[in-house]
Amino acid sequence: MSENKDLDQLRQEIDTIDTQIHQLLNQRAECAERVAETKLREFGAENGEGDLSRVMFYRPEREAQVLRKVIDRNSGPLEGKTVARIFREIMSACLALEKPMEVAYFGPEGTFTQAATIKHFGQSVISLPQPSIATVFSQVESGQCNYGVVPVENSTEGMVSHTLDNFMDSPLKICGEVELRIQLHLLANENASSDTIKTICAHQQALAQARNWLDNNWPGVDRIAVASNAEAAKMAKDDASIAAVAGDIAAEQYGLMKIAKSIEDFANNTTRFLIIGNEEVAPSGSDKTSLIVEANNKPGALLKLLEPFQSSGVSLTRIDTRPSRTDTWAYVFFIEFEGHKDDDNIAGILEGLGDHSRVLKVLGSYPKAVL
Ligand SMILES: O=C(O)C(=O)C[C@]1(C(=O)O)C=C[C@@H](O)C=C1
Repeated sequence: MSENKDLDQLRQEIDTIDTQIHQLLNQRAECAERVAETKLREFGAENGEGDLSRVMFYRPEREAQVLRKVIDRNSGPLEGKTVARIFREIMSACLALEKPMEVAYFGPEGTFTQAATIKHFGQSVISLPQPSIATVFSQVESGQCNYGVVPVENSTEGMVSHTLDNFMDSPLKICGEVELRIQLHLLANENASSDTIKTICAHQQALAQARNWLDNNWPGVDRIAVASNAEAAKMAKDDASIAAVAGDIAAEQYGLMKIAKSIEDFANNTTRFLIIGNEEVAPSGSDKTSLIVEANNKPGALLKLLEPFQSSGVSLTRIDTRPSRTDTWAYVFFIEFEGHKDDDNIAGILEGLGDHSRVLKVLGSYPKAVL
């Protein structure tokens, strides 16, 4: 009896707090609506006049700052990242009130790229699957979609060369990054068994990430690389001779059973995705910059390119090469480092790089991933 009384009292307390949170949420949403009006005025686009496409409703640097503040001031018992995820959704809903964002991602539905899109933008975004990485770029370039999300590197398999190649010819800017822990399962429909399964399908990256496990557990079974893991899951849905290597979202989406869980060869298998858009992003206080540079074809050219980073104490976070598509046996370097292109020391390095390279393309400065 007394336990019930305690419970009733605590629930009343929760109801009171919920009412306060609810009021505050709507107060915050009203504030975001006023932010939108201010942004429209700034671009002379109020009352439907002016060029609405130039209004920057989505502000990656501000979102990163808000999420960092949440984590910094958190005193528990909830974990910082847990509270940050809640605030991620609050900002997502507020942004949708300002303007619903349309985000193209490398689809179909159920891919890790869709999961990365939701992790970065929250649930209130309109996410639109695209058949290829190139189409994600073209949808954003043409203004059909506001932003795009593409995979750029995996901790087991390295760079996604197709994404880098698309950057070479694109005017788009990188305006964010998001990392996703990739857990892969072997999936099949409920009529499937080790007797019926004759083929294992997945995107080539997923097959590579689970290569040892597949060699050890399904030797001799054909593996076929298809356009995406979600595509493989779709094939497995109606065919008991096919198993797919894919993640939780695809399993759920296509109602498949997990024959084996977490089959990736490395426990920390993580993929990094980039957010691409038409605008540059202002400094957030903790940023990264990505660029493509083609060194002069002279001995020691790469050393000359990298030396200023070392002497200015700037951390390189990634360096990769791709064949130049204009010259045989010439290479372009994809370089990422800590800092924003508008920081004084970085601006100086970039100026020097221009002198020692044939091509220098700054792909963008953007906030380091928070979640
Ligand atoms: O500060 C802004 O510019 C806002 O539009 C507000 C807000 C938010 O809800 O905090 C919403 C969307 C932006 O991407 C960043 C932040």
